[in-house]
Amino acid sequence: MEFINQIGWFIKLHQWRYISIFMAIVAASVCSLIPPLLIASLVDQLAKSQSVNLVDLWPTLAQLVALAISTYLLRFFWRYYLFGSALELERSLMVQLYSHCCRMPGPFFQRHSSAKLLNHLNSDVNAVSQGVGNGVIFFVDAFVMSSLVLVVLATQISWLLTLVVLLPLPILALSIKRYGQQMQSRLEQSQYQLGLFYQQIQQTVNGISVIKGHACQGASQQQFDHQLAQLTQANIDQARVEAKYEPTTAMVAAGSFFLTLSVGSVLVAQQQITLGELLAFNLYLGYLIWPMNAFGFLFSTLTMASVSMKRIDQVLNDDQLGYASQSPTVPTQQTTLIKLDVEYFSHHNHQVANEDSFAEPDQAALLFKDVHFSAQRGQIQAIVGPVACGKSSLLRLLLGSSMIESVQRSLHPDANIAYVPQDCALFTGTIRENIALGAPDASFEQIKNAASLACLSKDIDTFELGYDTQVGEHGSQLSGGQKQRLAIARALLTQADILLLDDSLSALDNATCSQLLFNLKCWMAGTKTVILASSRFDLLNHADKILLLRPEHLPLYLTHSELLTRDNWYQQQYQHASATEGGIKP
Ligand SMILES: Nc1ncnc2c1ncn2[C@@H]1O[C@H](COP(=O)(O)OP(=O)(O)OP(=O)(O)O)[C@@H](O)[C@H]1O
Repeated sequence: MEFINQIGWFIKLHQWRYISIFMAIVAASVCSLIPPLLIASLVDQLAKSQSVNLVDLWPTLAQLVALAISTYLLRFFWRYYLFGSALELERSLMVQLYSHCCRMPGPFFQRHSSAKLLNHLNSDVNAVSQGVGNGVIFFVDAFVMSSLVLVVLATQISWLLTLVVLLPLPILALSIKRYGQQMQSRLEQSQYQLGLFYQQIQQTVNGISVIKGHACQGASQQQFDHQLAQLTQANIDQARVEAKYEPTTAMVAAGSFFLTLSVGSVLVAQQQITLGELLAFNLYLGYLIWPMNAFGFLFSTLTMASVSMKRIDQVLNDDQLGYASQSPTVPTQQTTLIKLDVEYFSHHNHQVANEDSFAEPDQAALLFKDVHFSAQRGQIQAIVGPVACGKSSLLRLLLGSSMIESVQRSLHPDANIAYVPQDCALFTGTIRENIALGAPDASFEQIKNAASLACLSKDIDTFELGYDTQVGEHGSQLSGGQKQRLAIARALLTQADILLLDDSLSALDNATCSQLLFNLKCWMAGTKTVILASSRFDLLNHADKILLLRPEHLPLYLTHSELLTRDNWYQQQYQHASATEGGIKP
């Protein structure tokens, strides 16, 4: 019942389809119930007449053939539309989950790892689809078919024998109640363990080079074995409940058979029913075996679907700050593309805010405060500071992936943002596909132009398959600098007004870096802005304005030359970088 509430929106959306499916199943069941009655009357007719006249048999045979054809057509119709709807629900849930994930900020992915999300997209979505596919069949067979059979038995053959059939049914009801809760908790446990198991595999695959480098394959194997043992145990616990429940339904069916055969023989002997009627009764009892088993399947399919739908809903409802409906733009002055005012920011406050309410600033965990940042068209701006001072966090605030009360962000209504994360975020596929990710309609010429602006085209020309070279998982076939430039090319192709680069030039040599900065200025054409988080101080003379973040210091937001005169620490870092790197010429 809980499952029906959970997917009520889908059934409502396709209510006419479900009503037609339901009627077709009922009609098919009725068609399949008539033959035993025809056979019973034929047997009694033959028994009375003592001779077989084939002409008398034809009408009954013709009716049987017509019923068989109708049953076939009706079954085809409802199966086609029922499983079609289940696949549609599957697709709809996948789209909802995927687009929800795409809108969510970083902390969401700390609560839901990618492996667990894949588990939701795969086995949970599949269990829900089974619920609206096979679940409907089991429901109709369990309730509709058994009710129809009982009505025919009671009205056409013997109400007394029909009551006898029903005697063992309370055992079925009691066992459903007893095993129901056990089944639910076992299913939840096994899905939870499956999520952890996927997570374990994903972490191992992603970190395989580190595992080999530290020669800790043994420990990794042990962890895997442990996780697998937990998963197997959870599945065995679930199978144990199923194994206890399913024979109960078979025993109830066998009990009904035994009782009706015993009582039926007495009724024939007392001439209360004919031999043909007892034969028909037995044929109908055969029809009841499957519906009784269907109770068992219905129960486990719906429990599984309900547990999975609950897990999917937990992900879809994890949006307490309203990112899913957030409007990304707030109008501001024409030339200012983006503006950010941060009263205070700490990840701790952010996480608390996600749970229930906005918390007061926690001084110990404070990352930065009093930041007033704004970028105009045609500017390159930089965010610098020592490691872990919060450069990436600030870029993510500019991106809008974190929303806190102490942070005000406004974006030009027509502006859009391209973001190059520190890890480049490359996808398995070719170089061409990775560059075109943000602009799938881009022509090959445009893709080549973006690669050229990102100083990547010469590297690509050296590859045997050129733009069709596979980058491998997370770009494993490319060097660090190639990955960074590929990610930049992808961002440039989107022609976004604001380009956010998170330490995206760290793996480049000075000559390439210099060329790339020159190309970026051409690409900006006085109308776009580039905001660069960097720990390379030798790049900073290219920036129009620099935000300097330092722990326990108020942020400074000045030009390069102003910072050189006003801040000793900045001056030292710049001189050191220029001396060791040789500096990048403006
Ligand atoms: N999602 C998060 N949740 C909690 N803490 C975080 C999160 N992201 C970053 N931090 C913490 O915030 C601090 C600043 O991290 P951030 O990545 O913003 O610094 P950064 O200046 O970009 O560092 P780096 O120069 O090493 O790239 C770090 O101490 C980090 O551990």
